[in-house]
Amino acid sequence: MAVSFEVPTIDISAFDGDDPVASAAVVDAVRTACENVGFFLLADRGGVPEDLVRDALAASRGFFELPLDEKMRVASLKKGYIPVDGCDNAVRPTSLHEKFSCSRVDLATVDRSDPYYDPSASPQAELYFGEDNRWPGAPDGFRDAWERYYVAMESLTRRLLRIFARALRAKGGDDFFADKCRRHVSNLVALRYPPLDRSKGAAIEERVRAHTDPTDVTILAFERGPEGLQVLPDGADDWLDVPDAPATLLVNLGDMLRFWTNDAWRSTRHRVMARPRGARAGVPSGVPSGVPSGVPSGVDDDGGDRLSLVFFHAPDYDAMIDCEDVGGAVVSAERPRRYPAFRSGERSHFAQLVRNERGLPDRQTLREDNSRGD
Ligand SMILES: O=C(O)CCC(=O)C(=O)O
Ligand SMILES: [Fe+2]
Repeated sequence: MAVSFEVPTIDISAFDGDDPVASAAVVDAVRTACENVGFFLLADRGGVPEDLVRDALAASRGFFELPLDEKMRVASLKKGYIPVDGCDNAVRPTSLHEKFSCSRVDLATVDRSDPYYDPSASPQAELYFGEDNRWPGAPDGFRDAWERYYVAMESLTRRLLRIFARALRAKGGDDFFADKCRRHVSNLVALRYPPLDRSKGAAIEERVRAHTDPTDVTILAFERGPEGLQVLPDGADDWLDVPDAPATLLVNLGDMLRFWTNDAWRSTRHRVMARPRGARAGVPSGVPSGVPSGVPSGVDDDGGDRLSLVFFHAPDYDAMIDCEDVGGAVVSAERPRRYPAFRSGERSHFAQLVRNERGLPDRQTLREDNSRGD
């Protein structure tokens, strides 16, 4: 079968329906996307109501429009606000975006005497649960919109993980992955990229450098569209634009699923490219050496104000990620194990905060050759 490097749009609504043929077709389409591109769009937002997405994006926009000193009241490296130039990040140049994030929204209801959730019980618990979410007082309804969206992302992810398990005929059945995510440590992150400043003379900016995500699965929503988001599937000749399709959410696999599936599935490199309005005339002849080329002219990359809402899903931090547990679809005599088993928390986002403190490099930094960012 010829490999297609398009980012497909998949309607997953039939997965849980009565029609086994339609359900199997969903599973096949997802499997193909995960094997080839590691990215797919969800028709009809995967069933997430439009108003939830709209409200969460509007709340994020409203927050970013507040004066800086008001935003700084909820500043935090882990949960809360990070201003432009507020931190180091090897993937997203911090001079090009501001960020607000939260983690689990149900921590008021969990059993804090469970060592998993008890910050005094282990460095890992401290890392994930030592801080509460910080909610801004404005705009009105911010917290409600974010919490509803977070919960919708949790249930969409559970559904995707069930589709993934079936697509891989995982040994534990449909709940194989979901079982290791019952106490997940996922982050919801709003990223606002201010308009590019042409006076600084940049021809093309990488708003997000080429990287793979540390997650099992990531789900993105955009205020306007993917605006310069590109993917480079293994084996493809050039970067592909993520298509601008209305009423969708974008799903991509991260490194965790790649390791879990013993490389049967992709954690595909992606980046966000933009050039300041009006700079296109100078490209390609005006491209300074060393600046990545290959931004297709069709992409809406005008360097305008861009906002994305990204759900970085990560399994329980103590879950063992072992490809051999998945079964014969990923490890077999013909396909020997490539990775040792590891605990999820060793490779998740927050682990980088600890790495920073110890002066260790950011795992997400990719070298210019085609090596992976492990
Ligand atoms: O903002 C976006 O559209 C993509 C961001 C991204 O890929 C990331 O933060 O991992
Ligand atoms: Fe990413």
